Amino acid sequence: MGKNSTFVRVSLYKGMGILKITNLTKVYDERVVVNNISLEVAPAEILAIVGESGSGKTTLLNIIAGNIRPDEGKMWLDDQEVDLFFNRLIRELPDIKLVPQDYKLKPEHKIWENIDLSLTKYTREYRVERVAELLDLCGITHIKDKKPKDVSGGEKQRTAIARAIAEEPQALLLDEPFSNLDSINKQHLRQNLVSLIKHEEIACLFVTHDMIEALLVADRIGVMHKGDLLMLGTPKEIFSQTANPYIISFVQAAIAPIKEFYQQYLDK
Ligand SMILES: Nc1ncnc2c1ncn2[C@@H]1O[C@H](COP(=O)(O)OP(=O)(O)OP(=O)(O)O)[C@@H](O)[C@H]1O
Repeated sequence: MGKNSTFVRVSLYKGMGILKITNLTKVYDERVVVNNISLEVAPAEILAIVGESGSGKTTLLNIIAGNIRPDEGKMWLDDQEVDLFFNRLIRELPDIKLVPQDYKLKPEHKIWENIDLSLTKYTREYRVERVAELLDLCGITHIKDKKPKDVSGGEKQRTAIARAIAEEPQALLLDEPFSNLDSINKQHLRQNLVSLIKHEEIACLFVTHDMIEALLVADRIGVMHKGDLLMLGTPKEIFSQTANPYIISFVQAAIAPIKEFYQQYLDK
């Protein structure tokens, strides 16, 4: 597609892109905030990590993104070991992209420029073509000439996602992707995001404190508590398990408002 020859990749997604981490551990001030975590995310799979505030979700995501140095652990993409931060001089990994909670868009640049900026190492022709493709894929062509301050939260987030997937990463990491959005925007974004991940066959790991959100979007859910990954399973497995009291209480707390709401009608 006119990509600079150094960066041409063939059949990028098909059958590739398994992200695997083993025994990731991070200690701050003698406190273990990420404790020996191992997991895998397959292409086109959405894995949600849920947990209350301070459970270690963002730290885990930032270790995988290469922003935080772990004390222990290994990571692989397609059976190829990826150097974690402590082995690398360059932080960012082209195949694993993080969309941070605050999106970190450049306010002085237009929406299309924010995406284009992540493609500076490619040919001009390829950049024009790829930016147009991404704007279309993420449904933001109509706002391409606006600045971030003039678009909605959902549009900002779609821009951040377009920028993150511009270089065709194999894995996408999302930090609280639906926070700061109203419920209509949330629903649109959920649908868009799920179809994008499935269509592009990206391995997606996202963290949230909201169990219902995880349930609506994820193929599998991992529950974190005080640095530990307590359980990893399908939403059905998580919701039906009876062995772990913490998970039961976390699930109960999440569904309590909905139950309460319906109880009003049942009581009538
Ligand atoms: N740089 C740091 N130095 C010391 N402690 C830290 C540092 N970063 C995070 N922590 C601590 O590690 C723990 C896990 O933090 P983390 O941000 O990963 O949790 P979280 O589950 O993402 O929380 P939230 O949902 O509130 O973002 C917290 O107790 C936090 O205070």
